[in-house]
Amino acid sequence: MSAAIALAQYGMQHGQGGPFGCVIVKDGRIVGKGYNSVLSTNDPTAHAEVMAIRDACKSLGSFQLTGCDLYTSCEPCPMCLGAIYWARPDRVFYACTKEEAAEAGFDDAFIYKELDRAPTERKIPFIPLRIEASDKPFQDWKEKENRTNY
Ligand SMILES: Nc1nc2[nH]cnc2c(=O)[nH]1
Repeated sequence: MSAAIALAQYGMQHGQGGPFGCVIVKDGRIVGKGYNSVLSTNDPTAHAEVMAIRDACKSLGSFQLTGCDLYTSCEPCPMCLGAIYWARPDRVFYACTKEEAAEAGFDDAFIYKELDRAPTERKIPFIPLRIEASDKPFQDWKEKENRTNY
């Protein structure tokens, strides 16, 4: 966890983004690192956890992090929570809570609330727009031979 916090400090002090850091550990070894890089990359998805997941997956040559533990300086936001579930590490350790993040100006409670709303009731409207070919990608995926499920 001290490595995750050091990365949070480093990123913030070097103008990379908000004060968040993350490391991913497998068999006692750090296999991925990240700090929030939203400002330096103009990428709103460049959160510490996403950066660390990408780094770990690249170094392990895998799209899954089974057998890994993720250490983050702060409880993950909803986007990172989703990324973590798709990556499937064994455990997540976090230092600060999302309430402490909110106090520092990183309030994601509104996103958690949006998840409970019907798509069309959200602040950003999510509008169903079906066309004839809507289900073609899923049909083709289901029929695809030798597909890799994840
Ligand atoms: N945990 C976490 N929360 C955030 N909120 C805004 N950016 C971040 C980030 O990189 N990590």
